[in-house]
Amino acid sequence: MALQSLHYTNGQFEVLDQLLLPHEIKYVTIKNCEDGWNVIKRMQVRGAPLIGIVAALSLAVELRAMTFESTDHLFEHVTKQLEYLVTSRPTAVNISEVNDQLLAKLLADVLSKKLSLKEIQERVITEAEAYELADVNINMTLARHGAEHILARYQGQSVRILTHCNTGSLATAGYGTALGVVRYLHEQKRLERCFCTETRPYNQGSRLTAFELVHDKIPGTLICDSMASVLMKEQNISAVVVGADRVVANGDTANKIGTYQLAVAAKYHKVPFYVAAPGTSIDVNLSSGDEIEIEERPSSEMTAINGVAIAAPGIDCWNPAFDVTPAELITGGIITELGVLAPSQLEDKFTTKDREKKMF
Ligand SMILES: CSC[C@@H](O)[C@@H](O)C(=O)COP(=O)(O)O
Repeated sequence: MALQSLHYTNGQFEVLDQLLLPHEIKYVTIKNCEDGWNVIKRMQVRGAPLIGIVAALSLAVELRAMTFESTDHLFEHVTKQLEYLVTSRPTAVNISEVNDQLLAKLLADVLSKKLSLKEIQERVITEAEAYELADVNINMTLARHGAEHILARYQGQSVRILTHCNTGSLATAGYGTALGVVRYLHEQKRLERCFCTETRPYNQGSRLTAFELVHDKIPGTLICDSMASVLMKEQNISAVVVGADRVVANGDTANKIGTYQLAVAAKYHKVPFYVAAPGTSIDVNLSSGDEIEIEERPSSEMTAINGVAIAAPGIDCWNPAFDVTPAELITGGIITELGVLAPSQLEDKFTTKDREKKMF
């Protein structure tokens, strides 16, 4: 059975607690936006698409249990809760996307005065709920585009992919983005092996990606982050495929810390470097990567593992959770549901308006 990052049925919502993986599979119930904010902030759920979806579904489940006095009251509440959810994690654009799209639709409904308060409330809920299914469909489409693009380079051969962090079923509503490409290659029997980095300091690679690869019986090999260059030199890597937290208009891409050094090494070793990003992770409102806010995480993520100290007490730490890979290093292309794009094509393909049309 496929790994499920969340369960949402008839207004009941629970998420898989990823902090307990790979040791324990336990779901946490989400009843409102505060619960949603907490699981995102604590990284019980993580991954750019998933945190956007969890934000949307937290709002949906909360609204199902509420009654409002007026459309103004509903609008005020939704605005306040979405703003609050956006504050949970800053780098991934996905929660802001949910915020912008839901508010624009709600405002249009309120202004049109064609629907009753109850109908408007129901529409916000169903639109928030739609993110889950939309995400899986988008991932399957982008995975196919990415895999076909890579296979076209290696006519008839099986390929060996290096990936970073976790971008699979656990980072999305299902199938995955970069790991979706790997999954699709495996389904086509064209994947020889997927190498995954540990992804220090939070170990999304060793805890989550390795878990997914083993669970889904995809041939996988774990490496330490520091082994990536020699892997490219000696292990015949066909392509590096990573996910994204935010791809901006010029193609610069924020993703998990360590992505940038993989791109530098890939360029040196002439290995094509791909970013897999659904439209919900593309932010054409920012023009360059310098404008992306990078989340800094607590030093305890570096100095201890599961509460056990691994660093010299008293050492200062710097723990940026993400880095920005310049567009010029994304030599393979940006894999999206609209095809594999060059950075210069992003603005045309992903205006905010187009994104809304694609999602609903
Ligand atoms: C499809 S997930 C893409 C990215 O969100 C992923 O690579 C990543 O950087 C996740 O970071 P995380 O800190 O685990 O939320």
